[in-house]
Amino acid sequence: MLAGLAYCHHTATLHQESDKSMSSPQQQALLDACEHYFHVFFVQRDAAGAAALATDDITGFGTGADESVYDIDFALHLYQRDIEAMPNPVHYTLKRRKAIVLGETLGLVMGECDWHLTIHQQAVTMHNVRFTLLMRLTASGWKVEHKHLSQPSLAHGDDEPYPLKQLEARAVVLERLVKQRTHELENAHRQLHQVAITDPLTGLFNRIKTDEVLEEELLRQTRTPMPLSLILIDIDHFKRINDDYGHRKGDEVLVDIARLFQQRKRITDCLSRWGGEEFLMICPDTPHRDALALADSLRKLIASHAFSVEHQVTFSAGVASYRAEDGRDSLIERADRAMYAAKRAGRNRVVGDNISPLDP
Ligand SMILES: Nc1nc2c(ncn2[C@@H]2O[C@H](COP(=O)(O)OP(=O)(O)OP(=O)(O)O)[C@@H](O)[C@H]2O)c(=O)[nH]1
Repeated sequence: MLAGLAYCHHTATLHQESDKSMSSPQQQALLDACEHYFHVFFVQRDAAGAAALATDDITGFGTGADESVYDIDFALHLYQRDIEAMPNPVHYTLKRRKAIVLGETLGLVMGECDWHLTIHQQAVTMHNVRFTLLMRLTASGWKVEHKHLSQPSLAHGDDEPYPLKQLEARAVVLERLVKQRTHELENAHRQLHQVAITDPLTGLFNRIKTDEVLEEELLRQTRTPMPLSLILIDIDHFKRINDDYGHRKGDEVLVDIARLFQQRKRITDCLSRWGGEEFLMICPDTPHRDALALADSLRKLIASHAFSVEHQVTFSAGVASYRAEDGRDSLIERADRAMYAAKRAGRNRVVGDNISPLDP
C-alpha cells in the first residue's frame, strides 16, 4: 500500500529545493537520496561514487541492452562506460517528481526532466526523460535498488536508452562536415595565396613573394650569416620585340625566358618577375663569384636560344651580394645600379656590384 505521496513540479535543477511542505520526512529523504544519486552520477560523473549509492543487487533497464539484472561490479562497469561516452557533466532541469513510500525500508521516486549534455562539443538537450528509482533503506542510508530511465518520444528496444547513438552519429556527421568545410576553406585560402604571389603571365613568383623571401633571407643573415646574392635581369630592347612582332609575341618571349630560367636555376633560388621585362633571382648560399657565373650562364642560354622571333634576345644583369650593413633596399639598389652599368657597357652582359664586368 502506498504510505504517502509527495509531488512537486518545478523547473529548477534537482539541486534546488523541492516543495517540502507537501513531503513527509520519509518522502523528503527519498527525494534527497535520489537527488544525491543523480548529482554524483550525472553532474559529478563519478562512477564509483554512484555505485556506492546503489545496492549490491541493483537492477535496471532502459540504460542499455546489457543492463537488466546485475551485481554492483557490473553496474560500476556500466556507469564507467556511460561516463566515458559522455565525460562532461550532464545538467538537467527537473520538471516534476514524486516520492512514494512503499514501506519502512522501500520507496519509489519517479519524475521527468530535461537533460543538457555536451557531445562532441555540441550542446544537446534531451526533453522529457522519465526516471523511476526504487530505493532501499540500508544501514548506510537510502540506496538505489532498481533504476529505469526512458524517453517517451523515442522508440524503445534499442540497446541505448537515451538517444546517445543518434546524438553521437549526428555529432560525427557534423564533425565530418566541419572538417570538410575547414579543408575546403584551407584549400581556397591556399589557392588565393598562390594567386596573390604568382605572376599570371609567366607563372613565376611576383614582387610580393620576392619581398617575403628577401625579408626571410635577410633575417637569416642576422642569425647564421652566409653568402647571399641577387641577380637582377632586364631584357634588352624589349620594346623593339613588341614593336616589331606585337605585344602578344612579346608575351610569348617573356614566358619562354621564364621557362628557361626555371630550368636552369637551383631549387633553393627564388626566381620572380620583378617588373614588365625584368626578373629577379634571389640566390641563398651563393657567393658573388658563383652568382656572376650563374647569371652569365643564363645570359648565354638566352642569347643562344632560338625564340619564336627573329631577333636575338639578350639581357643585361646586375649582381649584388649581401654585405653586413645591407637592408632590402640597399641590396636591390646595388643590383639595379650594376644592371644599368651592364646596359651602359653595351647590354648582353653581366655586371657585379663589386668587381668589373664580365665580357660576353
Ligand atoms: N609583351 C609585353 N611587353 C611588356 C610587358 N611588360 C613590359 N613590357 C614592355 O617592355 C618594354 C620595356 O621597354 P623599355 O623600358 O624602353 O626598355 P627596353 O626596350 O627593354 O630597352 P632596354 O631595357 O634599355 O634594353 C616596353 O615596351 C613595355 O611595354 C609584358 O607583360 N608583355
